[in-house]
Amino acid sequence: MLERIQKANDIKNLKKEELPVLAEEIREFLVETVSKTGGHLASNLGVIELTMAMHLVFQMPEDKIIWDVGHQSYTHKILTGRKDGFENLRKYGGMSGFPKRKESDCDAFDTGHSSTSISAGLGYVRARDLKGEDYSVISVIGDGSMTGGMAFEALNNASQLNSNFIIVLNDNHMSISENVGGMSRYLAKIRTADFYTGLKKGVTTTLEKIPKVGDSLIEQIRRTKSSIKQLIVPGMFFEDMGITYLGPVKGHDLPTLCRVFSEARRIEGPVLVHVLTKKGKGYTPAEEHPGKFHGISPFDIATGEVSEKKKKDTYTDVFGKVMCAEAKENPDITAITAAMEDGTGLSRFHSMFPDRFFDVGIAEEHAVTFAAGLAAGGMRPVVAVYSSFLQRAYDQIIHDVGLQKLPVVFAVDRAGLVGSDGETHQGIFDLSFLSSIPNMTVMSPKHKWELADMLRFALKSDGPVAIRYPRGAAYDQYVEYRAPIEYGKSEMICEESGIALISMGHMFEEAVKVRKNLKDAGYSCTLVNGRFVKPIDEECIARLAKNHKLIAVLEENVITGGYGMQVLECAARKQLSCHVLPIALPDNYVEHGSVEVLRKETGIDAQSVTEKIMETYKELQI
Ligand SMILES: Cc1ncc(C[n+]2csc(CCOP(=O)(O)OP(=O)(O)O)c2C)c(N)n1
Ligand SMILES: CC(=O)[C@@H](O)[C@H](O)COP(=O)(O)O
Ligand SMILES: [Mg+2]
Repeated sequence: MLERIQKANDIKNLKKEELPVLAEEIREFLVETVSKTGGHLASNLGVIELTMAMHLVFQMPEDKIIWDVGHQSYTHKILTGRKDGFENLRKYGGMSGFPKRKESDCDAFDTGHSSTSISAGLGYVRARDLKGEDYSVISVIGDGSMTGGMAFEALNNASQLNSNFIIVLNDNHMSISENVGGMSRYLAKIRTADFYTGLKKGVTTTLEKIPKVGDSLIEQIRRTKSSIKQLIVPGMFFEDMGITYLGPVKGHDLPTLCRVFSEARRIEGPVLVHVLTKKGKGYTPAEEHPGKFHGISPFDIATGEVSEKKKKDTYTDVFGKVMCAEAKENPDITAITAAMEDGTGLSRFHSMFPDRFFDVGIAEEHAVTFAAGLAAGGMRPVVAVYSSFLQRAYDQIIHDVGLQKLPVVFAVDRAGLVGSDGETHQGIFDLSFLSSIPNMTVMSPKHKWELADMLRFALKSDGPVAIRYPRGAAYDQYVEYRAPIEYGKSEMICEESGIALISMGHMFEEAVKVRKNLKDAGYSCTLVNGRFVKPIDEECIARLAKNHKLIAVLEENVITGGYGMQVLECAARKQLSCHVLPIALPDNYVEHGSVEVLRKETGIDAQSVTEKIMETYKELQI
């Protein structure tokens, strides 16, 4: 069947009885390909029938499907003629793991971060109506993503609509880990089919028993689905907001899904279709461990074991360990995550200090202001968050933390290039956006021991501190270079003259290679570990300017507003007679691919950096 899907809408040519076969073939195909490339498997296995149903009922690309997060769009990609792209899924130049408008006209909106789909969908609806056009808009949002503030803001706004807008709530009872909070509990209540049917039966049976109420009322209640639900589900959140609620619908039952979607598109106004799916459906290891298979590296299909075992501690591991050690000593330390407990290394902290661990759901904005409140109340909150997701909470950092100089620690994980997740997830803006905030201290460690030292330093600070570190294995060389952390001070690694190279954070590993290349080519080279982006070590820069012609600054952040630009500004302001060469990522989004390839492509790998430095230095000699 898969071979018959060459382009969008081809699915409509399949016979009814061929559709379950197609679903199984897609399932096998996804397990097979993701086992080789890695990717977001569990969520995708859960939405195969749901996606097929939408493609059967709606017309692509005229109708618009907007995927929340977009990590579950693999079947959509297959059904829109992109099956061959899976060979190079998430590889440089290959197909993205997320929807991309530039990849297909069937991808209506680019995503990667959560809880945006209802807002974007509503925008489409308003545009459609204003232009007098006629197409369906379907936003597909998971139960985890429904915990995000934007989703609620958009629902609130959507409730005013008079025209059709379909919101599909894909409820698999999971975020990456266990979903949390009141909305999750509420959905669980609606979800329990037994509860629903049981009570429905219970209500009618009870009514039947009441004399004089008679059959007509029972019949009326039977017919008025929403009234029954009003009786059964207290509050009926969506209906009360003015959003028609359809469901719960069995999410792996294709005919039912098609029927419900056909009904949903006839409703005038916003309608929420509550679909119950199973994360990892059809592949036992993923069904049993949906968290592990949420985003997975290449694995063995028979055992479900990841092919390449981790050999070294990651920065995330180091952070998690130090957090536990410090929290044992200091009862004020609290940890906050926005639905990324495992990814940020807080699982052990959670089990050791359950009262001091807070998973707030996918709600970075709230996480930051919540931390500000904790700090104001005398606690030592640590917000562990991926760099790109922290972008969400910019005003909260400025308005709620920075302004009051509250001692909140930001453990900014996945900083720099993250690799295969691509544009939406690269953590390449944090040095720029954090270091422009007054009262903020921003640092980045060169190796695993320095991360531990920085975290301990931050936990004693009297104001907000951000420590940024990357995804993956922590650098474990240069162990003897561990000068105590001094506020605003860089660390001299080796001092020579002529060329000075200041590296920021994990780019130290690359800087060591650059220095070796330069030395091999006959140049002398001073190497400095920058440590603090804010406050910048002006004294060190001034000292370097005295006996170096060139100061090269290396960082894995966009050039605009980054560390190098700040060194340049310092040199200009102090009128230092030295050339500053910032080497950073271009003022652009960086697509998916391995970090190694991306560094080469963007010119921040050791070889390109060496060449840039030699070229500039030669020019300065003339
Ligand atoms: C702003 C933001 N924070 C965190 C994430 C990381 N993240 C990706 S998917 C996900 C869970 C989403 O759960 P749900 O919407 O229920 O989808 P499911 O994976 O269950 O299909 C999280 C936390 C993100 N993509 N965006
Ligand atoms: C879709 C999403 O946002 C997450 O699943 C993300 O891909 C996790 O990234 P890590 O693999 O770096 O934890
Ligand atoms: Mg979910």
